[in-house]
Amino acid sequence: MLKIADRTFQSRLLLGTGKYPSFEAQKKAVEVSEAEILTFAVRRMNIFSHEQPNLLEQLDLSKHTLLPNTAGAKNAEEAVRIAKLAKASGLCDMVKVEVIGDNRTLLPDPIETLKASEMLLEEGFIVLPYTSDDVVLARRLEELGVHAIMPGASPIGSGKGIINPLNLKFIIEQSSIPVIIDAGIGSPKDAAYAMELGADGVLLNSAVSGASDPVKMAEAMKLAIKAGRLGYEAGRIEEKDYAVASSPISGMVPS
Ligand SMILES: CC(=O)[C@@H](O)[C@H](O)COP(=O)(O)O
Repeated sequence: MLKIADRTFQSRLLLGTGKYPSFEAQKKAVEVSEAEILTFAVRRMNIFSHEQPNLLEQLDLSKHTLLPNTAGAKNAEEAVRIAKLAKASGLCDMVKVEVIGDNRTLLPDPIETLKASEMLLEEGFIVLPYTSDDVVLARRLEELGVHAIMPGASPIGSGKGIINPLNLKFIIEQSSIPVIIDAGIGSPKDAAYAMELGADGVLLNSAVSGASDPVKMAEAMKLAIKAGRLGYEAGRIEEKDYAVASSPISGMVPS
């Protein structure tokens, strides 16, 4: 079970809603994924204009918690404005803080992310910041009072998977709030790896929406996250440099 603030979720997969080939594919992928938390970019969503098509209308919202994100914000003030807009629409009081500091890599701006998180906490939001895999920043955000921390595996949409497992491990070890690995997941093995490292959840979008078969990939990600979590809970064997026979040697009948 994933617990964020006072809310609990059965699914540890958080799914993005952008760039699906069609509303139909998106709807089916969301269903098959069993993801309860769905994130969407407030600035790219038509939440106030009822005449325009809105992909949220395609979904059964009673089954989901919406996690608006502040994608497009370049500083803390913009992020807060976007979050307030989402709250005013009555969608949710939970927000994914996303303040991009570099257009080419889409890496988050650590200083503005920290500032935005502080401002949003003061406004009473449930705050989930998307951050780099910086261990100290993760600690500073937790000290501030954020409700979960979402370090990136690699740049958004890159599909490169986990490029710094050691930093993610350090963040997971030091955190007493949920750690959700966000962005850069390319394939089910990356999602399983994140969970095996001890993450509480994985947020992904492009790997599913950009797959040749998004519905099949949504299912694969669901299973990978479950498998990774089970593996983590089961406790893997220690890695060794040399072979250790897997059949017992003592008590063998001499040949
Ligand atoms: C949808 C969303 O929030 C993205 O900004 C997120 O970080 C996912 O990244 P990927 O598309 O790389 O999975």
